[in-house]
Amino acid sequence: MFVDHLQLADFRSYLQVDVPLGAGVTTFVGANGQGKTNLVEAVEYLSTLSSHRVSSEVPLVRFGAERAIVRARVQAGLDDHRQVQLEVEITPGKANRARLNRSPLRRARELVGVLRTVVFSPEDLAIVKGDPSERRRFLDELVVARWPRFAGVRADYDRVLRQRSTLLKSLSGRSRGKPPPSEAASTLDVWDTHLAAAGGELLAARLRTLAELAPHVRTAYADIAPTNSDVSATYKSGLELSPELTRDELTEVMTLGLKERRPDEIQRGLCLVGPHRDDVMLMMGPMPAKGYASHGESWSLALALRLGSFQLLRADAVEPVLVLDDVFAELDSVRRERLAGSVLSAEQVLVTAAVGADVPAELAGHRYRVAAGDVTADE
Ligand SMILES: Nc1ncnc2c1ncn2[C@@H]1O[C@H](COP(=O)(O)OP(=O)(O)OP(=O)(O)O)[C@@H](O)[C@H]1O
Repeated sequence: MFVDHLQLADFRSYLQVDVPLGAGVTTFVGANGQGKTNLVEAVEYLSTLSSHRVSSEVPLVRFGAERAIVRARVQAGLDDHRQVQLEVEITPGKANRARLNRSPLRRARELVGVLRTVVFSPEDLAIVKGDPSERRRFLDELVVARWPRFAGVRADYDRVLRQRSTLLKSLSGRSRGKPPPSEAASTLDVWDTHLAAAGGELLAARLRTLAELAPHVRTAYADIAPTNSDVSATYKSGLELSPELTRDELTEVMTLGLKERRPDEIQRGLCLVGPHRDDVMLMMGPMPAKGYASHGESWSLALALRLGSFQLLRADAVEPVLVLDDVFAELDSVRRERLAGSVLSAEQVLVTAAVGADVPAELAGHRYRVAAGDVTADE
């Protein structure tokens, strides 16, 4: 699929902009702070109703304006001429309003997944260098990109986790090593059942996705990086898990884990068992990437995680739009050339760069110059 037209009103730094796009590579070139990332962020927002840069909607709306509108026309494929029109109206503090083919949707979230994107951005370095929560989020976002209903499973899990954690916290103050009163114990039993059910489902999706993603990441890394290219990604949990376990078996493992750790949990007032405690171990050869990999290696590994995700979605028969935000400046010339070669087969690639010469010639495609709120074709 590819976006063939993007229109923004009061989005980020743009008062109004209209950008015709096409299949293949489009590069946005301009000095720092001119609005290149804002353009690709708009595409990402239409696809996921979220941005990799902010968790609140406020900064997405042009400073001083009340609401932003992002609109795009999307073509189903190179040989498939079906089109869809997507539109979202962002008003901070209010629910988003969305339209599909000009008809209002009951809930904006029905728009999620109509346009598929995989976005690499400098913030992705945190997947390699940051806390486990960054890697969990990366994996969960990929799970949702594959199976959108998991957005609901994840939300259920988080809700039960919050309620169970509140109960544990209140019990920890009173416990002094004693078991909880029977009423609290049976409430905990109920939360355990719900947590283990949603947790088992989430674990099954994460384990399957990571097992299927890992070979794509290995290949993507080897394609970009000519040396030290033996990378791996495995799931790390306090529970004994394996990708062969079914969802019900994982729920069972989690139920047992919760039972075993309950006294500990009550004493510490914390929920110590479940997918919210897990991590993804990223290794380069025998060493963990976090703490050992160089800046360039970490950058390449973060990129390989996104390119691997792109290939995994393609293997699921989805052709996402690939966004490479500010990627080339950080790579050496060999890695730039190799990256260019590995993304050429994508149906649409949107690239941003502060310096046009950083983008290898084979990614020439269409070029736009971005300066002070204007996006003009580079002849
Ligand atoms: N809500 C907003 N209202 C007005 N301007 C905004 C808003 N949010 C961001 N900006 C402006 O947009 C500009 C940043 O745009 P963007 O992140 O797209 O830059 P860029 O061209 O990708 O730059 P770089 O090369 O530095 O990454 C900044 O000047 C910022 O002040």
